[in-house]
Amino acid sequence: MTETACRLYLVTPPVLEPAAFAPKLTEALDAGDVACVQLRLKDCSDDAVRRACDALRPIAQERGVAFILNDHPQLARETGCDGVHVGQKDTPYAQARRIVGNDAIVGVTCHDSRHLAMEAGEAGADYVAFGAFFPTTTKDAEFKAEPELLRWWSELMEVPCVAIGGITQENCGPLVSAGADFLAVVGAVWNHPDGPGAAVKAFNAAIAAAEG
Ligand SMILES: Cc1ncc(COP(=O)(O)OP(=O)(O)O)c(N)n1
Ligand SMILES: Cc1ncsc1CCOP(=O)(O)O
Ligand SMILES: [Mg+2]
Repeated sequence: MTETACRLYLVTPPVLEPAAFAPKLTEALDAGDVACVQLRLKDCSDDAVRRACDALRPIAQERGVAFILNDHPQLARETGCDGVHVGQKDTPYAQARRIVGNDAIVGVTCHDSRHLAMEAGEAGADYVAFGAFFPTTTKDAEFKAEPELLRWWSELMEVPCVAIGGITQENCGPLVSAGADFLAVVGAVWNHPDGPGAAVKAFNAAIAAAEG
């Protein structure tokens, strides 16, 4: 399929049963273009994270899709993930980088802050993530970002930017036009009434339409 400049970054639901989720992930990844999958499990043990990595990581990596673990650099390294995503209250960027190594991806949450993003970019982050752009029920989002932030960042910086928070097939156009390199999505893919495959196809079409 045609590769677009802005690509989809799937984030898993915060609670999942790996065996039940594996076919949903497969359906999503076989439906269209996805750059990356983030395993984002909340309130569960390290062993549960390891089991989920072992079940889901091969599904992504066998398809050439990067598999990134949220919050846990050490587990990301131990389980063979392609990288880790860290937030402002997680392991600091420099420590995460030391743990996963220079070849791994490290992404950093920067909320709505130009300053945090410059800091992360200068430190060597592989991407900076801004959000939440829209209301979301997936997380209590304390920060609200505007598309203008993506425009400013992408015109000034080489480091890719990820947009997150309440993004749907219907509202993503302005984020794509503003220069988002990736759209990170939970609910609009896993809760889509026609299934995750249909959701990915609809996102690919919406991104292509916004890119003109
Ligand atoms: C791509 C992406 N962007 C932002 C986040 C949020 O990270 P964080 O602020 O650490 O919050 P939690 O996701 O850990 O609750 C993310 N995970 N991924
Ligand atoms: C992890 C995270 N960080 C900011 S908003 C958010 C949740 C995004 O989920 P959804 O795509 O369902 O709004
Ligand atoms: Mg975090």
